[in-house]
Order: sequence, then C-alpha cells, then structure tokens
Amino acid sequence: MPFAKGHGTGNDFVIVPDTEGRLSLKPEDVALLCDRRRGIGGDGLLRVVPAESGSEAEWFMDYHNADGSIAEMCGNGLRVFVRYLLDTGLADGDVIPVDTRAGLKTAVLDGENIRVDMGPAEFGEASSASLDHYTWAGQSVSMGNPHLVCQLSESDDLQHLDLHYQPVFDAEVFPEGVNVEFVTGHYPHVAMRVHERGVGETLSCGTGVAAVAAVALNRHDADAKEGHVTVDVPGGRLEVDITPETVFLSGPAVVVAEGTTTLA
Ligand SMILES: N[C@@H](CCC[C@H](N)C(=O)O)C(=O)O
Repeated sequence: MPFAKGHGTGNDFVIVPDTEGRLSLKPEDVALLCDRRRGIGGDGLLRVVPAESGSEAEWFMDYHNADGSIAEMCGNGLRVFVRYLLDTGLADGDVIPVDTRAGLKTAVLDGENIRVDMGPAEFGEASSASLDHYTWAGQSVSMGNPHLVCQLSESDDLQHLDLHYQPVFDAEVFPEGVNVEFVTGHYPHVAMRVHERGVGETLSCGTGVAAVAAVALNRHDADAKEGHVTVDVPGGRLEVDITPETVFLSGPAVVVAEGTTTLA
C-alpha cells in the first residue's frame, strides 16, 4: 500500500492515497499505521478518496485519529491534505475545494502557506476541565469537531501542564469527547497547548487554534465580529483571520516522505 507522511506545525499525518475508494481501513489498521514504534507514526491518518458525485470537490478527506476513531474535521490535516494533492498533481490551481465530514471546505495557496476556510466558530456552553487537582473554566466551541478552550491565569505556567493525561471534562456536555486547549496571553497574540481527543498531546491542532482565536477575540471584545489572531503552538505559529462569516487558518504544511507499507 502506498503512503506519504506530512505535517503542519508538527501535527503529523500518515497519508493514504485511495484514489479509487477501494480500501477499507479498520480502526486497528489505522492505529498500527499511526503507531510511532510499530508503524509509520502520526497523530492521525488522511485517506484520499474521491468525493461523492455532485460535490463541488473532487476529493474527500477521510480523517482518522491515531487511536482509529473518526473525527468530523481536522484543520492541519486539511492543510496537509491539500499540500499532498498539489504535490502529486491530484489537484491544481490556487483554490482547492475538499469535502470533509464537517462539509465542504476551501483551501487557497497563500505564498508558502496553505490557508483554509474553516467555517464559523460556534460557541456553546461554559464548562470546565481539570488536570492534576486544578480546574479551569472553559468555553466550548465547535469547529465541526468539539473543543473546550481554557484560559490560564497570569500565574499559571503553560509549559508545566502535564498533558500526558486526558484532562477531566464534563461528559454530559461532551458525550463524544472533546479536544481541550489551554491558553495563555491575550488577543491578538496567544499561546496554547492541546490535548486532542483520540490522540493525546499534539504539537498543534488547527481546529483548536481556530477555536482559541475565536475565544481570544470574544474575550477582548464581545461585540467584535472580525480580527486577526496569532497563535503559537509547541510546533510553530499559525495565523487566524476571523470575519463575520467564517474563520480562516493559515500556516505551513509539508509532505516529507513517500513509500510503501505492508501494514494494511
Ligand atoms: N489535529 C486536528 C484535529 C483532529 C481531530 C481531533 N483529534 C478530534 O477528535 O476532534 C486539527 O488540526 O484540527
């Protein structure tokens, strides 16, 4: 089976081209391919499959978390997916539509970066997350997938959080699990770390960055409908533009290897 490997700000993915839509990957196949010791290694897997007929997009991003579970959306995954389509000639031009479980998304080339229209950030109820005997208030945000954005206080040290553990969250608010972001700083420049559902701590999370940026703007000015936020993640920096209609995420995305595997 052919594969490629890519990442966006250190959020890394195994890419599996399945251009005729014939492969069926079981959750255990995905977990093995994403295993960093026994497999290729990645925070998730992107299967490249044809979009349904009638779609504006030619390709569907079949995204899986490293544990084999499925998620609705992946912002960095989408940027890497588009980079792969362009590198391999599966897509061309400056504007590339892609189908996802969270609907049609559009990516554009932005110099060296890939910029994606993530759709609007939808705020839900206030909730909280606990870790190591501390509890932080959080804002739930949907970017197609669920997020809980927790602002740390000035005295909290982002670097010292132990994200080897899943933060405790309210399962009544998040019955399908949640990605939890911890944030320091204020609009227009914040830093975050994330514990991703189905993965663990990752170096970056595009949907999480978009959620964090929307919360930062809202905390700055609850009436503001647009703004630009710079978000630092352990794997680099992403830029977010918020408009009244949508959220744009921009940053680097690269394919670093190609090969074949007999794992699945
Ligand atoms: N890394 C991703 C998010 C991947 C999905 C997430 N783990 C979930 O289960 O919702 C991103 O870049 O957005």
